[in-house]
Amino acid sequence: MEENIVKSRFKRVCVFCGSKTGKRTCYSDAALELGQELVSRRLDLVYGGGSVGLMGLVSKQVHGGGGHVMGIIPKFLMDKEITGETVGEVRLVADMHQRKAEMARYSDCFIALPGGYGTLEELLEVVTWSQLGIHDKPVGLLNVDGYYNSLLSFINTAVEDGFIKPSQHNIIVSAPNARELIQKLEEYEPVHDGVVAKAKWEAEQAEFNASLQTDIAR
Ligand SMILES: C/C(=C\CNc1ncnc2c1ncn2[C@@H]1O[C@H](COP(=O)(O)O)[C@@H](O)[C@H]1O)CO
Repeated sequence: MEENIVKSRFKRVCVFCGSKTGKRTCYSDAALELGQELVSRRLDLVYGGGSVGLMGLVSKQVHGGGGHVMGIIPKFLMDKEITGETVGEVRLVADMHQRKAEMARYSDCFIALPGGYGTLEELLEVVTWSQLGIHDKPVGLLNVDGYYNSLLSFINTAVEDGFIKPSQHNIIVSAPNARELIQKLEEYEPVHDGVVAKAKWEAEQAEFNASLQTDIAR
């Protein structure tokens, strides 16, 4: 029998989400629904490793549905007491900075579920990198039951008051459910007015690293 697989421009989706489940069941439901949507679209998951909170729900859902799961976790968070038992492939990294860089490198797009400081920090970093033209991968916000309304309204104010360019207002794509959000991410067209082009950034990085090596050798 032929399966009904939706074709996608993505292969791996990076999900940022709470290390807690939150107080309302709608958050857990949304995490499971997102996991299921990834499975039905044959999309692999990249995330912060660990099985606590929404991270655990989405990773187990994808893993249980036969999708590939890659958890990227800093060595200091490997303590099972803190992160729980991780499913799928685990990549150990040195620190939080390397973790975010690897999560971004491996993925074709990003989705943030509800979460706290950690989720917000991860989301805003990939948004900033998009604004600078370091990557042009779509960034989605799963606005479960209006959880992120205040963030979206802050962004509107920042645009109105001249802190965010109107052309970069729509870097964050948002939707109330996983299916709608992934559909919007599939249709996303990147803004190309970054102040630092990706190639230029990478060339500068390579030059900087080479000069560091020379300094160390002296
Ligand atoms: C401190 C506690 C649990 C920490 N366990 C974590 N394990 C793996 N990854 C984590 C953990 N905590 C944060 N992260 C990363 O940040 C995001 C979630 O942070 P938030 O503050 O909960 O929103 C997540 O995407 C991870 O990459 C016990 O509470």
